[in-house]
Amino acid sequence: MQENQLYRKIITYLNSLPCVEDSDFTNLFSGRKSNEINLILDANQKIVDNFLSARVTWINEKDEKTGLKLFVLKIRRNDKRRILRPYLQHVHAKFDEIEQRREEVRLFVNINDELYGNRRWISVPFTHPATFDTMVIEQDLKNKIKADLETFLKSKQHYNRIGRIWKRNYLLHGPSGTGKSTFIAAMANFLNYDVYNIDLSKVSKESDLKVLLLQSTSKSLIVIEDLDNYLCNKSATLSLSAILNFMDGIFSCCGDERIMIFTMNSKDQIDLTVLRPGRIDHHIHFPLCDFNAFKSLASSHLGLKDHELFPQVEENFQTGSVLSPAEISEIMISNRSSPSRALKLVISTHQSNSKLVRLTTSDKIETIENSNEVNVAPKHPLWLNKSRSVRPVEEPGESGMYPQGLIKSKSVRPMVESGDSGTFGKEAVSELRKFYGLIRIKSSRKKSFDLDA
Ligand SMILES: Nc1ncnc2c1ncn2[C@@H]1O[C@H](COP(=O)(O)OP(=O)(O)OP(=O)(O)O)[C@@H](O)[C@H]1O
Ligand SMILES: [Mg+2]
Repeated sequence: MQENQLYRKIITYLNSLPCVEDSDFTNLFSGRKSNEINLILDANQKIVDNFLSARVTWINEKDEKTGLKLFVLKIRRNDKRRILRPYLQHVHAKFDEIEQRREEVRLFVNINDELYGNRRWISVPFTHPATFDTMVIEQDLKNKIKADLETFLKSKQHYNRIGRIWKRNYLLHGPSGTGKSTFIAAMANFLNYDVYNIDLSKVSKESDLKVLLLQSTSKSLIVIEDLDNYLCNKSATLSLSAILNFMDGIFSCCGDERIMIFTMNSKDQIDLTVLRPGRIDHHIHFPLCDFNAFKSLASSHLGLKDHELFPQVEENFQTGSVLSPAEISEIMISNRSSPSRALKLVISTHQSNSKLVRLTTSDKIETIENSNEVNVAPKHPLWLNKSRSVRPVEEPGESGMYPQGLIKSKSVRPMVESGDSGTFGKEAVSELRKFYGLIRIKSSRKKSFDLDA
């Protein structure tokens, strides 16, 4: 089930040798930098290496029927005893050196494949430019996370001594658009680790999940995004115990370090066994944007350290955070040619979102132009988290609560479209309309609204 790690080491080693250019066929791939070209040995090619004055030949074979790839190593009988073991040690050492220098990070995703069913990874170069420096999170928190990672990486012996698997599990939780996925990219770039992103909807059996984990390599981040969504989905195929076993990492390969990252929009509804210490070692909360985060975004996106509109923005933020960094950064990117316009849009979007939040958190509608009084939908804890996701897909059940499957809604759309002049965008009005539609459904006293008015 598992890739032979020696195979990977040998192919990496051989591809690094200058003599790869002497083989009859090699594949040419562009590297990470635009002018970089990598030579990768083709199938059925011979390559000759020299070690301690002996000639060593490798043949890269592929079995046509099974698709299995293998290497044949030829060493003269007289040299074999003398060089075989030292030579393989040399390959190991060179591989480690290459890995240390490796700049390329790869992103693996699991796919459904005819040959291997649901247990196959494919990979592409991972070129996400996020770093801890480009992320807007508190400096203290950044430093703590970096220190935590560095300590963990140096702790192999400690984990061995206390009889624990050398792994660390992080939970990133917070509303949509607050930077959880971007943080994973920043972490991969910081550690120079590959990312294995598991799409649980493509995994139908626990055994497939185990195989996927076994096939991943060490020095990688194993990621499951939106775990809350999966766990609360009644049609999910994997059981809770399958997920717990996976999180415990018992089926990991090779005894090397493992870092797993899970993301959730909210952990309110999650079984405590999922979150217990050891299963999740580090909880990191990603909040909506406050004024400090706004200033960092204004500085990185608009080059603004200060502006006459900052006090007004600050005043807005004092009423609470209602915009995600994603929303603010979208506004800033679309309006980077006019910082004043960008700030005005941040202010107007903030105000319109604040109204929506007030609607969702109040039993009575207090504002919105006219003062019609109506009952709003019953409060749901997740509803508050998703206050900007005004789009339930199903009707609430008998109890008046929303079924768990509703938890995830990714409708964080900036309310202003690019190039918009700055007043309340069309999209905001349509969001409000949808929202009102929902209130009407829930309202026991049906009253009519004229939203446009
Ligand atoms: N804290 C942040 N710092 C810098 N950029 C951010 C931050 N949060 C969000 N962004 C920007 O917003 C966009 C969306 O962020 P991201 O996809 O990481 O959010 P998320 O929390 O994973 O959302 P979801 O829960 O919907 O998956 C990205 O382009 C990212 O650059
Ligand atoms: Mg995400």
